[in-house]
Amino acid sequence: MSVYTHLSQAEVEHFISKYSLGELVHYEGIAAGVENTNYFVDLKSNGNITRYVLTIFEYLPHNVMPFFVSLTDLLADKNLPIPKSLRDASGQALHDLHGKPSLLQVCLAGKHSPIPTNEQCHAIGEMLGKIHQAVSGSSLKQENQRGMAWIVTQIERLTPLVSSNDAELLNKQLKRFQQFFDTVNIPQGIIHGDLFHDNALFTGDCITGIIDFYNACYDYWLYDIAVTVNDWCRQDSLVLDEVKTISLLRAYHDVRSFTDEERMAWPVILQFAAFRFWVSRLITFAHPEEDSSHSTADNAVVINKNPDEMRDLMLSHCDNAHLLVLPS
Ligand SMILES: Nc1ncnc2c1ncn2[C@@H]1O[C@H](COP(=O)(O)OP(=O)(O)O)[C@@H](O)[C@H]1O
Ligand SMILES: N[C@@H](CCOP(=O)(O)O)C(=O)O
Repeated sequence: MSVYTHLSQAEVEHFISKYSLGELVHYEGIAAGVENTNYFVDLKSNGNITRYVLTIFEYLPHNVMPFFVSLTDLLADKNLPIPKSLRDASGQALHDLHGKPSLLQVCLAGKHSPIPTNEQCHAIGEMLGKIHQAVSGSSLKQENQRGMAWIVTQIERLTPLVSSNDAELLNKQLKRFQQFFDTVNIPQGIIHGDLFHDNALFTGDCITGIIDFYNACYDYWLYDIAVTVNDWCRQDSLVLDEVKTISLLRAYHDVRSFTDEERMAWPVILQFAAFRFWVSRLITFAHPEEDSSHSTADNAVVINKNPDEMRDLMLSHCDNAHLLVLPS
């Protein structure tokens, strides 16, 4: 469970009073999630109870928040199942709780799929294509906060803290990827950036929600696809499931066709996507102070994900590069 900032009933009541959506009947911390604090908040209005999600952003600064609000608004306005941020009586979406940015969103229906099916992989491939298309041409701008510059800094910090084998591998792979990105020429746009299967909600095989856009930024579309494939289509920690991978990629390709340059880049982008999450997961283990807002919170309960899984996936992609092919 990840709840870092604990709210009293009085604090929740004060927060929701700005919205005129009804009176508080229940609130509870949400067990899932990694970085932010989320609460389900049930409000009663005209005899009906409606569920909302209150999010407190534990590390994102206030100044980047308007981008995320505009992005989710834009996608929701295109009829994609993305939660809009609710406005209070004065039209404000963004608020402050315990000095941190916070938002109230509608609670979307559906559940997380513990192990995505072939059909769900197809559905997420199609959805990702639609998300990329929906935002293409918009004037929204956001740098990748976890792009190459961030990776370089983190690897410098991690090098003395991890095993010598991991340190050597981190630095060797970093050089390879830096050289690769110096010359790559593939399409870019706004990406989700963290479309793991715990960021989608389903009813059966139908997607009812895509959440957690807080890694969204301007970057390579193919990188977004690789992050998604690496999580949704894994057979075990090392190998991609061929049927799931093809289902996801074909569905995406039907919405936006891959370019020849993307075909060439695919094996390395898959490796890089695993590498990026290896780095961020290592930080959680090696640099607890990185999560300073979390560790100082009373009764903080935190989910950590296994970094070795991402390292091993990257190495497996390096060994099997010839098998990693985009559909034509
Ligand atoms: N709009 C929403 N509708 C329904 N459930 C939501 C919504 N937003 C968040 N959740 C629930 O809260 C959990 C944590 O949200 P998430 O944004 O993934 O947190 P974190 O940023 O900490 O990873 C999700 O797994 C989901 O169960
Ligand atoms: N989905 C990620 C967690 C979020 O990534 P982060 O870089 O924003 O910490 C994972 O499974 O590692």
